[in-house]
Amino acid sequence: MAATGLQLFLSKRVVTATGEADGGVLVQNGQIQDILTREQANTFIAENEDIKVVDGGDLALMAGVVDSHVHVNEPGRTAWEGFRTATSAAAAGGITTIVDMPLNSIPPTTTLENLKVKASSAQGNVFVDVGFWGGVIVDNQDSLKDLVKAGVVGFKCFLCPSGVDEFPNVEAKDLEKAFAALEGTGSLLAFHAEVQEDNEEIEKKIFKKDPEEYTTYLESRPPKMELDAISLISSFLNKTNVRVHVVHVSSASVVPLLNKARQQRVAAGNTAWRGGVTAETCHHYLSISAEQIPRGRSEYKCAPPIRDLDNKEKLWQYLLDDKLDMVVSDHSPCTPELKCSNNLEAWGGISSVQFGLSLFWTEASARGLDLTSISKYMCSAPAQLCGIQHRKGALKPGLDADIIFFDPDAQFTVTADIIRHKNKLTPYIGKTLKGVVKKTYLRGELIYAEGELVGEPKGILLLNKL
Ligand SMILES: NC(=O)NC(NC(N)=O)C(=O)[O-]
Ligand SMILES: [Zn+2]
Ligand SMILES: [Zn+2]
Repeated sequence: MAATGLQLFLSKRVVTATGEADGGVLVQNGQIQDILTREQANTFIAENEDIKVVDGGDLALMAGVVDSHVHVNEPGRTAWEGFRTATSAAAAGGITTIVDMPLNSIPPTTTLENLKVKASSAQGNVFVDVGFWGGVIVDNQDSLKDLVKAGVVGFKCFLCPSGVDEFPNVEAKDLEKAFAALEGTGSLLAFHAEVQEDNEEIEKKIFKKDPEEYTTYLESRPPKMELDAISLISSFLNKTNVRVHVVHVSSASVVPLLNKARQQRVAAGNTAWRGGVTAETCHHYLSISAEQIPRGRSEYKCAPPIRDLDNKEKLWQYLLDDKLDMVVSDHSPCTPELKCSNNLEAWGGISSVQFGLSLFWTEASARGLDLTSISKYMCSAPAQLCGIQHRKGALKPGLDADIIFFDPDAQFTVTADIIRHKNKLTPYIGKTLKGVVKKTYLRGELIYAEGELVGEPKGILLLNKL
């Protein structure tokens, strides 16, 4: 479904890959036809009386955000999150595509049958478009090609326990099989890049420390876990051409290793985007530092953990230097009971999907970034990662007219009553953020305006015919 007829979206600040300009986005049947200057737009209006004009004035006109890391958890753990709630939060946050992670739902997305189960619970219940990750677990290598054919954007695996029994982590021998199955498919393997080698050592370190103190949890997951994981991943790169992606980079120490791996791959002739070695970081690593986390507040708990201020500043620097590719939410909610005050026992995962754009803009604008950069990190790069860049992630002719009007100067405070995801626990309650999403359009149709969702769910599933 898409808006029919001709539409022209006007703004003094149309944000494209080349910068901001006064002009318009011409849309037909839900697709972007052209990007016009103001003069061209005026001429077009004069010559086409029937055109529907939507004038945003001073509001920035941007591509909808693509959040490639969202745990929806339905079916199976629908009390944690569901398709309606997650995608309505997304729409309110200016996100027009989410990509669902393969775990926490039951069943996990590790076989074609399981993908069908997930897709049928999503169908008709999504306010924005939804893509899907498949999962690589122990011994599911024979399912991977079917999942690729069905249209999953790629696969996620864990190198340490995932937190849920039905999604066991893999080891080197499993990775051999998974890479072999994916070779030549064009798909990618994304890693939860933490390896836990010496549990006893860590337990000794945190033994008798206060489990409610955030620092106790932080000590239990040192940067070495991320470094060891990157070494393991790197050891495969000269044996495979499969694209690899590191999700939720927390420790800045891994970024130089990733860059070296990328350079080696490019030198070896890998022509994939970024040499097929990419990495994301998340809003929480760029917005919060460990020093700020109050005792007993496990809504800040995630894995890998939020680290200290010095690490946060380094992540920003790497992002500005184009050494990290994109910024996503890793929205991974649960019910409030699972977020107990014991930081070692609480569920690891932060809820933030609705606020990603404003969280990033709040920090990024203070560091001198413009909306074109925001769009790169939050729209075009995640779309490219997921292989949907021909449909999503930019204001460009031929792409879906997934569009937002954004007021970059307005502010709002996060309160429970505006949160649309199912469980309202988030570290951002009470925080004032810069940048307000005024309107969200999906394929040219208005789906969210000024605090309200508009109409029934109009999202589609980004899958091939199942
Ligand atoms: N089982 C999870 O949802 N895990 C997630 N949890 C986090 N990041 O704390 C993740 O992406 O690893
Ligand atoms: Zn993870
Ligand atoms: Zn995640």
